Amino acid sequence: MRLNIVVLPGDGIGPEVTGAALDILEAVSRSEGIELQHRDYPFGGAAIDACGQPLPEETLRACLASDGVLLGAVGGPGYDEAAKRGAPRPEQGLLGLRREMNLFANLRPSRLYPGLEAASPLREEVVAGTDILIVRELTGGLYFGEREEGTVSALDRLPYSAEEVERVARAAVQAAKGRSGKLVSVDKANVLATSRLWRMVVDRVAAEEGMEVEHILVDAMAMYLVSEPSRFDVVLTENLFGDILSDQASAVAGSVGLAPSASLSDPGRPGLFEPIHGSAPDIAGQGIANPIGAILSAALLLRYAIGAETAARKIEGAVEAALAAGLRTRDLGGRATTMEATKAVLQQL
Ligand SMILES: NC(=O)C1=CN([C@@H]2O[C@H](COP(=O)(O)OP(=O)(O)OC[C@H]3O[C@@H](n4cnc5c(N)ncnc54)[C@H](O)[C@@H]3O)[C@@H](O)[C@H]2O)C=CC1
Ligand SMILES: CC(C)CC(=O)C(=O)O
Ligand SMILES: [Mg+2]
Repeated sequence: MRLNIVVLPGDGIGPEVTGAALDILEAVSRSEGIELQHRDYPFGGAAIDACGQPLPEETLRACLASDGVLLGAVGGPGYDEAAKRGAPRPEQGLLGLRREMNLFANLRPSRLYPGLEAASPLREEVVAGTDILIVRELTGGLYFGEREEGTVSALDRLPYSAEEVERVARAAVQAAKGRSGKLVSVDKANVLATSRLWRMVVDRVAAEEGMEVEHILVDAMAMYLVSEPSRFDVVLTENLFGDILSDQASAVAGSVGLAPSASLSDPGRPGLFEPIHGSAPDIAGQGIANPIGAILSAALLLRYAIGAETAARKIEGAVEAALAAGLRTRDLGGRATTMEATKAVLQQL
């Protein structure tokens, strides 16, 4: 089996965690007979530094021609400052890439790993059994609507079409069929017109697919995620709500540094795989970032890009075993460095 991937290390801790994920990917590929080819391309702030734009044409072409893309993270305070003077933002590159690759379904799992109860801010009896998959719509809504910057007034539009809701709803139903079959859809239908459209389409898709769906308003969902997280399985929601709730779910399960994601398009088209965290400028360059979110993203890449289920499970099993054996980076209350964490996972492989 061949696997040709593009690596976008990006900014801040991005290169640190993609380096770790590649070490693991190379080790598993060797043992599973996968012929791995990978090449780095400039992206985000690093690409702005190199050539003035966050998503260079060559990077986009390589991503579209690959089997899958492994991304670290983009952004940082220096780029935020430069943007005030009219420079492009690294985050525009990420949004552009998601749009160009048509990555409408973003899967963001957060599971409490055995032994990590103490890393959660919640009491053990509340967090026990938490295993949530957030399915976030990724190419519509507020992040892609018309924008007007301003110092007196500003505008961000939140457009959604029925077609955009339908395709991500079908992805969520598919995901729920492969899990416990419990689907929750989160919106703000008591206020937003787009949420009323969202609810109508999700109800139609669920009825067609013979699946029950429970609707929860996003403010209440934020509460339930910390009061009773273990009652949720698959949670379908729109772009902004999914961005926020997935960071919250990751912290409930121990740390944002643990959470991977798969951003998927139509069958046959390449996906993008990245930890859900950002570039973490506060710890960048210190070698202490938790690489597990990136490592688990590499497992998702193997699963969704080439159907290498055994290899994906090997990585997931090795992460679980390393955590059970006591691996703790600083975000989990320990002292392990990025390199030590990577070695601990390699050892379990
Ligand atoms: N997909 C992407 O590329 C994303 C990029 N960003 C960008 O990242 C920059 C920083 O954003 P923040 O809001 O600070 O979010 P962040 O996720 O980078 O950091 C939030 C907190 O979590 C910690 N953290 C994050 N990842 C960690 C890891 N792997 N190990 C240990 N601790 C970790 C950080 O140290 C920080 O305290 C911004 O420029 C933002 O736009 C933010 C989110 C996603
Ligand atoms: C950096 C943004 C474009 C999005 C974000 O925070 C995310 O996708 O998690
Ligand atoms: Mg985010």
